[in-house]
Amino acid sequence: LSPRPTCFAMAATLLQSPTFPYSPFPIKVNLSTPHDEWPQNIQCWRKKPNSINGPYNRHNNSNYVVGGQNFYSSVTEPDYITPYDICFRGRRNRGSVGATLHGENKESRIHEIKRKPTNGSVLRPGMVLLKKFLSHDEQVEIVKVCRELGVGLGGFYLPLNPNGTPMQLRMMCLGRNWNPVTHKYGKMRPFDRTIPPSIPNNFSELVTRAIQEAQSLTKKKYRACNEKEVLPSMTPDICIVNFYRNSGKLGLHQDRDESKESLRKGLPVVSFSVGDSAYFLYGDERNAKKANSVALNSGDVLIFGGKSRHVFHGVPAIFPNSAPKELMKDSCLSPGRLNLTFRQF
Ligand SMILES: O=C(O)CCC(=O)C(=O)O
Ligand SMILES: [Fe+2]
Repeated sequence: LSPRPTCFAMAATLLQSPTFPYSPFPIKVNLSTPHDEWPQNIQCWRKKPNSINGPYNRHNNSNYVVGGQNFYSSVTEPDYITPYDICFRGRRNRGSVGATLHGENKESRIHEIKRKPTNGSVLRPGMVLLKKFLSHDEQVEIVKVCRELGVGLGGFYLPLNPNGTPMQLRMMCLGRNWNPVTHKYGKMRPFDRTIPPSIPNNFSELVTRAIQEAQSLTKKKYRACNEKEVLPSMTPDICIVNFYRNSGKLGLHQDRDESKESLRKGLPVVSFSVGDSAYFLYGDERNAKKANSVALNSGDVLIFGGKSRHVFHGVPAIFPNSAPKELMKDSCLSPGRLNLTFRQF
């Protein structure tokens, strides 16, 4: 008799032991199981058990077919959930601002930075673009913090679209997990059961300041308006951090998975761009030909709330090598673009 089945059985036992978090074997998931209770090693699942192909087909031989539509097959892919470092060759950024977020100057660092007047414009009611709102040091700090959180538990991973194909970016959630397959928020990331890190206080302070700036521009533009009605304030409890490499992109979509109340009030999404520039589309329809476009450069902050809260938006392309050289040097950010969108659930 061949010894292989015994070895395989032993390996299977070992690999499925609690100390080995990601089983390389496919797992059956009954769709009636609530999503949060799925086994921790579920990384992705797809509808057609017979035709597993594409980038998730590492364990082709062990994929299975279970009759009927009730079961999806899953494929575990450690590569897609191993920590992803957004910094160049894994080097920590040597940020000119010095120490890490943990320490005495945690709260004060961003206040110490002298602000230049912001060059901003109201793109449409409720939608404001603040050019170069984030200073060099703030951007370095943002990269540093995102890098540290991104390589830790709940850090960057490769998310999937609802059809099972990988998105063209890496994602990390802060505050709450956003599930790109179900389009729902949850406390925990289902595939590895990690709880997203909290939003750092100094990020929230920047968001508050950006909203105030956008409201004052709104007031200047529409004199007779109540600027807080056109663009309400919000306190972020969610941040979705995306890292796009040069080939990264994001299709036209609406951000409408926050609470009904948040959406009804038009509480804004506040988006920070750091690194390479992006081509950003926005408009009233999911139609790139009819959309307006604007370049988002490193340090820009875009805010859309009020009547623009449901605007369709997307990133069709990144401009390679467009990040400020000084930022690349001081932050060691890998080529690509870091985007943070803050929301209130
Ligand atoms: O990268 C961007 O500028 C947009 C990101 C975005 O729309 C999102 O995360 O929902
Ligand atoms: Fe979005």
